Amino acid sequence: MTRDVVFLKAGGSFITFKDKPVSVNYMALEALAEALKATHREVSIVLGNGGGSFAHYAVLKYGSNDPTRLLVKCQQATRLLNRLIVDYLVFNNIPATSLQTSAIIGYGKDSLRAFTPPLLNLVGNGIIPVVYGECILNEKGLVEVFSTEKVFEILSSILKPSRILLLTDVEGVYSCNPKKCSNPGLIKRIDNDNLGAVLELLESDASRDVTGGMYSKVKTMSELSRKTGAKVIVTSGFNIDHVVQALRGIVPEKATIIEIV
Ligand SMILES: Nc1ncnc2c1ncn2[C@@H]1O[C@H](COP(=O)(O)OP(=O)(O)OP(=O)(O)O)[C@@H](O)[C@H]1O
Ligand SMILES: C=C(C)CCOP(=O)(O)O
Repeated sequence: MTRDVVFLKAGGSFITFKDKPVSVNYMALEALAEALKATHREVSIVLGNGGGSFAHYAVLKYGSNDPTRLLVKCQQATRLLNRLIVDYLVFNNIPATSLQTSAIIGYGKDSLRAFTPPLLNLVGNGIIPVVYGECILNEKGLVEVFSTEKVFEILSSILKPSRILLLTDVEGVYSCNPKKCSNPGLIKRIDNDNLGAVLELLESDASRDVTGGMYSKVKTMSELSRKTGAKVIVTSGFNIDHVVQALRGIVPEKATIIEIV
């Protein structure tokens, strides 16, 4: 592959209204389509969408003691949101298509496996595959909830992204929840020197969702950065110029860079 591979997550806080079940933010989809239009011929993009007010609500509602019901309801929710996003992008002439995460990632004997030829063929031909955070059944018949970041982690050993871009509804990782605390400071860089201290700050956020919110995002992405050498950029999806810059490998003015060596 000659072009840079970029993993791009359209987070649920960006593309949905997380406090309103089953609600899509079409202004966010418009911004996402603009950014993709400007860049999809320059870089190879694997898009992932978060579960937002679709899957997170389904897991909370059905995640009790009936794994079959949880699985089908969760996958119904993830499929619906993914389809709405992909249809919107295709309608706006973006060459994107859906890849059901639970059909390309699953448990074999004792280990997670990925079936990646469909993904590689799409990426190799300039088409944007759109995967998503998903409920996955393990060999014991239990449901595991995989965030989009976890899906990226699994795919990164095959596709080796140059950078990973996470779009949320805020401009990066702050010293405290910017929607709740009085004096949030944008943390511009997370590296070996401050990773532990940042995780400590984020751990106490009581509003973490079923895949762990900002704390788990930073934890998973720092491990992935250490493992792959990829630079991770967290920024707001609503700032189209910043998203375009980040897709091109330019660090936007307002963002958090996670780089662990
Ligand atoms: N210290 C913090 N810095 C930045 N955002 C924070 C912080 N603490 C809490 N948040 C909240 O985290 C949210 C983003 O995390 P969230 O897990 O919702 O991301 P997402 O990937 O967009 O969502 P989803 O998991 O649904 O895909 C923001 O809306 C913000 O309010
Ligand atoms: C809730 C489910 C099924 C996965 C959500 O993935 P995420 O929104 O990327 O954390």
